[in-house]
Amino acid sequence: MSSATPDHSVPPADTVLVVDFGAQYAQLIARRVREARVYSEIVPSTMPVEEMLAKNPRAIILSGGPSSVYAEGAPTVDRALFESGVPVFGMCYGFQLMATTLGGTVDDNGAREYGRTPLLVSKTGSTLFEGTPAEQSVWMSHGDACSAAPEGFTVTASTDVVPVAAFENDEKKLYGVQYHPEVMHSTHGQQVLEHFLYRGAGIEPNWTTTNVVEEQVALIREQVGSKRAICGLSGGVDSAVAAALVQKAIGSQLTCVYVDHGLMRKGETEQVEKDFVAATGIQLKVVDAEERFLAALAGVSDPETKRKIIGREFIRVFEQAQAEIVAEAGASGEDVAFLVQGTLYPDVVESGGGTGTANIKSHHNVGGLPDDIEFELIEPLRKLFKDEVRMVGQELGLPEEIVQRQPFPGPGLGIRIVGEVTKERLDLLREADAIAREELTAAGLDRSIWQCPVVLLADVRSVGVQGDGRTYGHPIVLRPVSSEDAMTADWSRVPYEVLAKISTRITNEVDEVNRVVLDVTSKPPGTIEWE
Ligand SMILES: Nc1ncnc2c1ncn2[C@@H]1O[C@H](COP(=O)(O)OP(=O)(O)OP(=O)(O)O)[C@@H](O)[C@H]1O
Ligand SMILES: O=c1[nH]c(=O)c2[nH+]cn([C@@H]3O[C@H](COP(=O)(O)O)[C@@H](O)[C@H]3O)c2[nH]1
Ligand SMILES: NC(=O)CC[C@H](N)C(=O)O
Ligand SMILES: [Mg+2]
Repeated sequence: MSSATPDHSVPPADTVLVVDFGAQYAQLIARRVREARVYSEIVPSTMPVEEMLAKNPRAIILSGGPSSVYAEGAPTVDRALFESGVPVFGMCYGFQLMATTLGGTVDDNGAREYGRTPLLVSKTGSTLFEGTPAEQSVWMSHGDACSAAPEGFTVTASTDVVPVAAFENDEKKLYGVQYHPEVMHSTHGQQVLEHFLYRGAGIEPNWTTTNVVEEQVALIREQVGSKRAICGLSGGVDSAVAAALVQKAIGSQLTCVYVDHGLMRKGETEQVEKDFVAATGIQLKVVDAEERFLAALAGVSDPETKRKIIGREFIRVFEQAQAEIVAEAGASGEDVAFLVQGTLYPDVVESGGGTGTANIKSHHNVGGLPDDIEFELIEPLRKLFKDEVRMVGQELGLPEEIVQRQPFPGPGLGIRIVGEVTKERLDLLREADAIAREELTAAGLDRSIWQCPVVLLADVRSVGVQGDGRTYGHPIVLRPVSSEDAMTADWSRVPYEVLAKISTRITNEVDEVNRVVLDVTSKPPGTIEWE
């Protein structure tokens, strides 16, 4: 058996690479390209140009970044990239890098622009700006500016303070803009990006989630052959879609394993057992592993340690389940060497496994995996964003209740108790969470809210007065957020009446809780979960 993760996501023929210079928005650029129905992948700026070209990209986008192109040690890109014939589009830092690498001038002329800025397009018929207005609103975020374009380039736009805000060299298929076309505040940003892809690079917009289904089904069939696979099924969207995809590929050779680790919300296990099986007809094995997880977590309050423990225990339980399935089927150990997980692109990126990005937190299914894992992983959604996964789910015919469910993290309530995780604390949090969910659902807010973690600050106490007596209890935090893909998020403006009702009910109905607070932090700077 091998622990290698085979690349399940062989890029389709028309791939666009997004080179990440440490941008806040690299994921967003990749998403926007896919919205234009062209497949895209993010690569780190440290990847040698030959390696990028070996992926046969149809086009390359250079992202923004925090550095100054002229600063010592700033990330660069080999000039060969611009001479390779592959169309390139630079945005912000990427634009500045293209300018300096090819002989233009970038410096700090004091012309800072942050936020909404009017862009004056001087060549509205150019490849990028065709059909867009002569004045348009764009989103800027820079301190350096290009004062002279490289030879052979036509300047196509400017702003009040920046003479060269966009340029292009059609002959060499090189394009650049100082602003961020990927953010929605740039009013014609998507159009400009599509012009680059379709007109500049000549790519046909034909990537859809249907391609993903067909490709993955074929790949999984080939990989698994006549062997058996198990799938970690949580009742969440990602594992439901992964399971449906694998089931389509290998049918009854798949058994799903639901781990009840005692960190689930109220009613969750029953729901998976009943509704999920009814909707999909999948073979399901439910493992009660509460004692095991709680014993492993005893005395631990550090978030990363919790995550690593949970990741490890998950795998140990899967191994045990595998052994049982082997025994039941009379098969050999080799025959169930595959573990299917519903890992998504953001899980990978946040675990620092994406593009040399920082490790923000170890998602239990990626950065939290133990080193001695012996399964061969099948992660058909590893390169997809949540909304794309939902589309794949729809295509596979999964019911709306499953496809539109709010996300719930694998480590469950274990990372929503700030402090040590104990059975008593879990029971308390489960009650508070059930009340919050019930009221948000009753208010019809399920679809407008991405998810609403309910967090217990177990190590914090505050004074309260209940029934004329003094209490010294714990606060519960409500963290409702809106998001497109969990990479960025804003706090949801839940109506006051709904919040009031939740607060009253939690403090009345849940013992030891005498305060409810609302988290009004976006991501960044906060993450969605507290740990
Ligand atoms: N209780 C569980 N039992 C078995 N596998 C699980 C469990 N919780 C998580 N997993 C595995 O870990 C993966 C990642 O969890 P994650 O919460 O990101 O996805 P999900 O639960 O499938 O979907 P969602 O993000 O919508 O909650 C799942 O796809 C699944 O394979
Ligand atoms: O399966 C998971 N395993 C994990 O370890 C994990 N950590 C966070 N999340 C979910 O990921 C999204 C982003 O969360 P953060 O902003 O807290 O990083 C949110 O949707 C979180 O609920 C996880 N899901
Ligand atoms: N957002 C960016 O890419 C900024 C580029 C560069 N750091 C500047 O300030 O001009
Ligand atoms: Mg989940």
